Formats: sequence, C-alpha cells, structure tokens
Amino acid sequence: MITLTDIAYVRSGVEDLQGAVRFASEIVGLEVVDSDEPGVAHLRADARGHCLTFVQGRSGVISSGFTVAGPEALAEAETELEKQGLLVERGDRAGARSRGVSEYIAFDDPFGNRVELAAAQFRSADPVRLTRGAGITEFGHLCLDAPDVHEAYRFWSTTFNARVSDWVGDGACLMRIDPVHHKLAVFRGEEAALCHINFQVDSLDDLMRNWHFLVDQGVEIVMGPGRHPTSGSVFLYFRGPENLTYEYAVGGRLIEDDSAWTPRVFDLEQPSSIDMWRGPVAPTTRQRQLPQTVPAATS
Ligand SMILES: CC(C)C(=O)/C=C/C(C(=O)O)=C(/O)C(=O)O
Ligand SMILES: [Fe+2]
Repeated sequence: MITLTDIAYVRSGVEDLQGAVRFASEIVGLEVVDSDEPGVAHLRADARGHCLTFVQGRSGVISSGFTVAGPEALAEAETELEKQGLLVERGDRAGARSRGVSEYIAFDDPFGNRVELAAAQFRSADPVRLTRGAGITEFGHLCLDAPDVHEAYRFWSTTFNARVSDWVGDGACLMRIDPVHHKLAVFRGEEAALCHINFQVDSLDDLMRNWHFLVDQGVEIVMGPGRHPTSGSVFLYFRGPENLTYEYAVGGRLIEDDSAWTPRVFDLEQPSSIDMWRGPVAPTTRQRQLPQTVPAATS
C-alpha cells in the first residue's frame, strides 16, 4: 500500500492564462508566485511553494498531485503501481521544477484522472502574501470525479492509505489520508474531472465576507453558504473561469482515532445531507445536487 502524506497541487490547462490568474489572485485571493516558465503561472495559499498551477493551453484539469514520504517511497510506489499494471511515467527535471517538487511520477487512476506523486514538495518560508484579505489559511482538499465512487474508493483505499470518512449516497466518497476529515473527495460524474479545489479560510467572518465580495463581483455562486454534515465545515462553492470550481470552507472535523470512527452514509437525495441548514424536501422534489466539474484536459 502506498502512503500518501498530503495533497500537493492541482495543475490545470487554461485557454486564457491571464484571466485565470487574475481570478485566482484578485478574486480568490491567492498569491501569484514568480515563474520563469512561459505560459505557466503558479499560485500559493500556504507554506507550499505553490498549490495551483495554470498552464496555457487546452482548458481542463491536467493533474492532481500528492506527496509521499520521500525518494525511496516514490520508487516503491512506482514499482507498486507498475505491478498493478498501471502505466507510470517518471517526470523529468523540468517537470519536477515546474511542480516545485524534488521528483515525481504520474499515472492515471482507473477513470482517467491524472494523478502525480511527488517525493517532496518545496516549502516556502516566506509569509504568504494573499492578493486580497480572503483569510485563506491553506489548500484544504481536492475533489475528483469518477463514474463509480465505490470503485474509486476501492482504488484509493487498497492502492493507497485512503480511508473513507463519509459517504453521500453513491454520489460522493470523502476520504482521509491523515486526521483531516477529507483531503480527497470523489464525486460521481460522467467522466474524469476535477470537481473542485478547496481553500480553508480562518473564520466564519472571512467566509461570509468572501461571499459578499464574490456576489458584489458578479461571481457565480455554485452552492452555499451552507454547512456540510459530513465534515461539519461551513462551505461556499463558486465558479471561476473555464469552469474551475473553487470552495472556501471554514472548520471541518478531525478524525484522530480511526478505530473510533464509523463512516456514515448520508442520503444523497436529501438536501440536508449536503447542507445541514436545509430542511427536508418531499420525495417528488428531490433531486441530486453536486457541484459541477471541470472535465480533464484531453491531452
Ligand atoms: C456536495 C457533496 C456531496 C458533499 O457533501 C461534500 C462534502 C464536503 C465536506 O464535507 O466538507 C466537501 O467539502 C467536499 O466533498 O469537497
Ligand atoms: Fe470540498
């Protein structure tokens, strides 16, 4: 089993690089990191060198990166994935530099989501300089799409150290790789895609101020403000350019003792399973509601 130590980054192709960077910095609040790579922009939320990279080109998610313990763990992971019959590519020096990691490998999950594992993600000791006072504290989690969340869970929990924290019917599987309720979520969707990228904010005041700011800026609010009964976080999902969905969230439970936690299964058809501040609805008006997704960039 491969032990993922953390989420690292999301790389996404964009047709309008300037527009994507402008939104991620001036609207979301992320810090733009200096880059000497033509057509590539890096953004920062926390001590990671960067956690979001936009690459000028075809619109759509390119890859989602995780870290493992180090070079030996990366080599073992490469061997393990190849044993499972997955085609594993070892990144080159330029690719590692662009990702802000020492070395990395890449493969597709069973649904076609491009996943990268890195031996070490460079940290920055410089204080984060958010572009606006969004209160962002960290890159909190990433959410992928897969046509079968149970199959996705089987992949992530057998090949890797992911444990399910909660289910929302067969529509969503929320998985942890450390005490945080989830660092990886998989939502049901027709094709491989990035469902959303989460940034934790420091306080409820930050989240609500961000909500007013986004509304004033005419940003499409996808869902929220609301509160997930799963993680307990207060959330706000909103859409950026080229269909990239962002989430601000505050709070969220920690599961420190795996043996004391039993995953729950929430009813996908009940709005309160997604937002516990919503009341029940009659069966006739129930409808599935998951945040929209960003299809993978067809390579
Ligand atoms: C909208 C889905 C089904 C949902 O319930 C999401 C839960 C959470 C959470 O509990 O925090 C997320 O943030 C997430 O899935 O990304
Ligand atoms: Fe989320």
